[in-house]
Amino acid sequence: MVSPSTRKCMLKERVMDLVTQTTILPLLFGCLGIFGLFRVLQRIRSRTYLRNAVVVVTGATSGLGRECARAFHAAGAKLVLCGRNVKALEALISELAGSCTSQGQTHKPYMVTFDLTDPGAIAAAAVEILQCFGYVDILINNAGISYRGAISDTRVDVDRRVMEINYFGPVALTKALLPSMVKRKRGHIVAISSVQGKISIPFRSAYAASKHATQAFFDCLRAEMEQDNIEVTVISPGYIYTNLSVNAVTADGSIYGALDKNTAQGRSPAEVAQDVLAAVGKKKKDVLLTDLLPSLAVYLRTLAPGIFFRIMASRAKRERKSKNS
Ligand SMILES: NC(=O)C1=CN([C@@H]2O[C@H](COP(=O)(O)OP(=O)(O)OC[C@H]3O[C@@H](n4cnc5c(N)ncnc54)[C@H](OP(=O)(O)O)[C@@H]3O)[C@@H](O)[C@H]2O)C=CC1
Ligand SMILES: CCCCCCCCCCCCCCCC(=O)OCC(=O)COP(=O)(O)O
Repeated sequence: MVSPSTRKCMLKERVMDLVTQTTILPLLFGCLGIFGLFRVLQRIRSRTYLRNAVVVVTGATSGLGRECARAFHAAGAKLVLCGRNVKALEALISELAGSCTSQGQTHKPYMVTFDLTDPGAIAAAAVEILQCFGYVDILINNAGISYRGAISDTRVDVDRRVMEINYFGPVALTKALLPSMVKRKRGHIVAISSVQGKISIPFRSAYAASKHATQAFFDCLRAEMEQDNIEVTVISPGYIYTNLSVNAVTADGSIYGALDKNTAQGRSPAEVAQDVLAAVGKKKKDVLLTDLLPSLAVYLRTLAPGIFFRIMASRAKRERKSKNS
């Protein structure tokens, strides 16, 4: 004989089993299925968007730009590679021209050389870039330099040089290529900024200022260009293991020439380039590519600026002390 309380328990268990089998599990699998399908569709859309797209990469001679060139080439993009170093561009082009990919046809890249500090050269380069394939789908403003120095020691022409390469140059190139994008009602502008476009750290004034200006300009551009179907993506990476610190300019205009520990411990440029490829493929608007601490610092700067400023002031004091000792 089964007691009434046991029967009640058994009934409850059967009802629970039924609910799990008929409601929760199918719901769970359904959600997972929809999520999986969404991911697959997103991947297909992203691949289609990048395959055969005409992509211009500035600063393609080294570091992140070179890896972006490799990543977009492998994705089937038609590349126009820019920089000043002709030999490095030629070497990259012959490497890419000789490489094949499992993902389908690849295209031999073109190269256009110019200096971002020369407005005349930028205008001529834009014409040359447009002649390569007749149009541009995606412009990746990647080229840039960094800076190390104290504000009080830094010559104003150094501030201007950093702004010219990191801000005015990309702005001029973007403006020169935009009309053809607007005409086609199709285009995508990417700005490689930095965490330092969102927070300023001591002894990086010119660099952080140029990256804050970049963030602001391209945020405005995004809003203004939406009606013309032009996408704008601002990407803000943390430290990447490249020659950025080696090529950085100092307070008196000389080259810093050293690989910093933070840079050497940074992410590999190939890995970051994959994130850039994914962000562009998904038409992301603003992407922060960094570890937890810098991300928290970005939020701290907005939510508790007083605390952030204190941390930066003590960081400046510490750095000055270690430099003087
Ligand atoms: N490395 C890092 O830790 C981080 C880098 N970034 C950003 O990533 C981008 C790429 O830098 P990264 O790869 O690290 O550094 P690299 O020094 O390796 O590359 C910089 C590129 O910019 C080009 N460049 C420099 N000056 C000029 C100029 N006057 N005219 C035209 N092109 C120029 C260089 O080409 P060439 O010399 O041939 O002209 C080079 O290809 C920069 O915008 C940088 O701010 C952002 C966050 C972190
Ligand atoms: C709630 C707790 C928050 C704690 C916040 C602590 C603040 C920590 C400060 C972190 C600063 C991170 C700076 C990251 C800088 C960076 O990644 O820059 C990328 C670059 O562009 C590198 O250029 P550089 O020339 O400076 O090498």
